[in-house]
Amino acid sequence: MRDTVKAYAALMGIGFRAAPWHATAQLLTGIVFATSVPIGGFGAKLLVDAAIAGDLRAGLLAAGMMAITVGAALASVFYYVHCLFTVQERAGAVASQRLMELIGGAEGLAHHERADYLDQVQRIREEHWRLPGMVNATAGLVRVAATLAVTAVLLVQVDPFLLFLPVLSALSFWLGKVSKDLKVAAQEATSEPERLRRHLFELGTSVSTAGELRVYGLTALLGERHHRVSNTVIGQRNRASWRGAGLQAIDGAVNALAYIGAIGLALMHVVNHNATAGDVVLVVGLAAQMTSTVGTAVMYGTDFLFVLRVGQRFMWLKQYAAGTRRTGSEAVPETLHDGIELWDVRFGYPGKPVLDGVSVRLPAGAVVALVGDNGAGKTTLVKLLSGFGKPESGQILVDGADMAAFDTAHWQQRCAAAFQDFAKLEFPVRESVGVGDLPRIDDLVAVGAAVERAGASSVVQSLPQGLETQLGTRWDDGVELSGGQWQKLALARGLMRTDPLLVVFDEPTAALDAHTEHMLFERFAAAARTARQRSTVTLLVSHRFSTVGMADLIVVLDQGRVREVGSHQELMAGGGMYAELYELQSRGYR
Ligand SMILES: Nc1ncnc2c1ncn2[C@@H]1O[C@H](COP(=O)(O)OP(=O)(O)OP(=O)(O)O)[C@@H](O)[C@H]1O
Repeated sequence: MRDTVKAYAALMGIGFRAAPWHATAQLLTGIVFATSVPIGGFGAKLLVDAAIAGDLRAGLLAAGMMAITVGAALASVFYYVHCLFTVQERAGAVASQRLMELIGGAEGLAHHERADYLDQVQRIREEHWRLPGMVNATAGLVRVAATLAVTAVLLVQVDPFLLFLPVLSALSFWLGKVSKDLKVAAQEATSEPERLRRHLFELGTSVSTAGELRVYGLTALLGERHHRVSNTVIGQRNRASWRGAGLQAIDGAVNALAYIGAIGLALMHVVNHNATAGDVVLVVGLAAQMTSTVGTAVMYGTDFLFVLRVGQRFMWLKQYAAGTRRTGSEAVPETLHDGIELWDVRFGYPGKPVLDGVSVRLPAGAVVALVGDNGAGKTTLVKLLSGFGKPESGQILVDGADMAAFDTAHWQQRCAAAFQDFAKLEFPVRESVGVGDLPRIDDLVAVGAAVERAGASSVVQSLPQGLETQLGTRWDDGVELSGGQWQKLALARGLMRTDPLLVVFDEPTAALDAHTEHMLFERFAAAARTARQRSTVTLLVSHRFSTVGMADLIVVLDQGRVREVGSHQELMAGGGMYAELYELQSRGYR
């Protein structure tokens, strides 16, 4: 319950912080609109009574009252809608920003990797556009409450028994809600085939799949599967709609009876001289309006609960992100003297142990290559060293200090990295590279030097506006790069920081040819050995042994364990796994 209240408060907070005046005005104008309609009905009663009594003055007063309520209703609806859109837009922008901060700011990558977390995060991403809707849902329910309150007061004047009309609206509300729940349940039950349907459509129409579709002749197969999945989705949703329509029909019949009952009761009072003809007009108006009030209640009530559920997921993410924050007290060393030592490190994913007691020393100033078969655990090890996760047991010691005691953000500020699945940042080239060291994002000399170190100068020179060229064809004057060119820029980004303690290259050159990779790494290794970067540990993951051989130290991982450690010469002399793999690969090149 406390969590629900917190989620509600957080969602209202987003709306009120984003647009405080508009959110308040939406609630207030909603009340004016909601009460003006039944009050207008009361005006009609006074008008009829005045007409029958032949009282012109009372009639004009009643007409004036009706005119004011109509005017108030029209004006309030206009402002209500205006405020609604303003709150939605502004709160939407705030909610999206908050979500980006939470998803991108959570330390580690578990929420992108663990199936249970990933599912939550995926749902929040899909439903995040509902987050700004709480002010609107609340305003809708406040409107309903205001209408019901005024209606009840007016009905009691005629006959307290007429209160069965608002009471009956609870039954209507329930039936309407069950009917809507059926639809929502059908939508949720078909969410996976619906995702598949969209995926198939995407496959059948996107540029990235166009080549393979033609080569393998897949268009008809995809179309047929899309058709079959569509039938499943539509069939299931249709059945729910029909069941919902049945409930709505029952509701309609009950309401018709209640409507006739209420008018009959009012008529009876008129016949017995306990009520006026105006009261009959009032009851007719209020009873008719009850249906639309219930419709509004169902709509906003369901909306309210749905948005609340999204809000609860948002709160989960907030708590999760806060829980991942590692604010250690140990200071990250300025430079390395000994290096980085892994001591009996174990780590895995749910149900999948990966690193199985890894112990190895990465000496300060050394260029270390990490090799091993696919799935050996190289990337996992790189992630732990980069602070994306914590070992389940064992330690990573940086000059003897446990990395777990560092503030992760401080450690990551002293790391530089380039990964195989690099980001294609569609900014001007200067920024796309410069973000590798945010304080120097506008430092053209630093960006140019990083581009040069990454061997990407020719890429930049070939672009129409050099470093100022916009990347990505969806932007005005934007330019598309080849896979290898993108990768060179990602490498340049990884080389922006000049004083890292750890540089990791996790197959960042897979899109480049072996010769280019070799040349690049020769330069990196030379740079790593210069006086300025002497203490930096440079860790390189590559499957190309021609590159690996130049490292000072080679670590061979095999099924999550360190199998061999040594220089190229030592490992070749040892005749173990490395020597075997090296021989195999160099034979392939002969
Ligand atoms: N998010 C994840 N969830 C579950 N298992 C994972 C996840 N990421 C990796 N694994 C598993 O962990 C093992 C090690 O993966 P890792 O990516 O570290 O290997 P690798 O040595 O870098 O492989 P490659 O050479 O193919 O890049 C693999 O069996 C992989 O299936």
